[in-house]
Amino acid sequence: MLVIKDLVKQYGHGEAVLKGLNLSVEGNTVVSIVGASGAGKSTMLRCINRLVEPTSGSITLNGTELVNLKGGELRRARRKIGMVFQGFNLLDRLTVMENVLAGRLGYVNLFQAISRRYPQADIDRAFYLMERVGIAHYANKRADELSGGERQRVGVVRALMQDPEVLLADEPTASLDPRTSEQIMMLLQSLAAELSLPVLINIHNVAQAKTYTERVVGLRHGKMIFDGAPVDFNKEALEAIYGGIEAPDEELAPPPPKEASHGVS
Ligand SMILES: Nc1ncnc2c1ncn2[C@@H]1O[C@H](COP(=O)(O)OP(=O)(O)OP(=O)(O)O)[C@@H](O)[C@H]1O
Repeated sequence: MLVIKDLVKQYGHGEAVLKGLNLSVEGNTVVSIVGASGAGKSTMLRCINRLVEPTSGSITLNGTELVNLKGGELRRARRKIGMVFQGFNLLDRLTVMENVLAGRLGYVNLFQAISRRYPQADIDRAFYLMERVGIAHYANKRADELSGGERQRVGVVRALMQDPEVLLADEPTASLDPRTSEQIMMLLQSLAAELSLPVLINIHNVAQAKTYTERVVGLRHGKMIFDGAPVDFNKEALEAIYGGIEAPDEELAPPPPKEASHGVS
């Protein structure tokens, strides 16, 4: 369970960009975080994995306080936090398998990491997950030979290789076309259920947030303005979050086709 309490982040001496956030996410809930540009969505996710230092507040993951962890303790805690990025963050010249196995770097010793000698169990897990998301046949291809959607699947598998207790996705579909975006959202949704993993997804597309996640959190100027079910995310909520800032697409995407449980293309 991820529990955020009174989270404040102030960069330098400016106004705080997170102004006392409180959020609990448990089980295999998939939560979307929406809000206008600059609302603090990325800052919030990055505070969780400590890519950004919180100014004050508490973030616990299954009982471990993440704020103020240092050195080895921080590295160990970070292994439990998978992250999926908008720009995929793959090593282009390495193969898909090498990128995927990079998710195990926090677990293997220095010799194994340098020589890229991973335990057989890691390789087996990599194949299982690549198979699951439909990229196993690309295992030996260079990452830069893949399409955007395929690259994001590599990013997802790499994050899952960490054996995470929570998965964070920072605008995972923003670089993808609409159809591929929907496939990635469906994939995150089904993986959360299969792996009993809470997932937090920063997303600009309100329609996709409402369609593919079961809880929507809306931020405005670093404050939580909405936290509820998609069905309750109405025009008032939309106005409260975006009013006077921007007009996101309000149209709900058509219902998703049911995803096959294996080999998503
Ligand atoms: N490293 C930084 N130093 C100073 N200010 C920052 C830094 N990172 C973000 N900010 C500021 O913090 C505020 C929140 O930014 P953040 O990226 O968290 O918002 P966001 O909701 O994720 O926006 P977007 O949807 O555009 O990614 C913005 O005003 C931004 O300029």
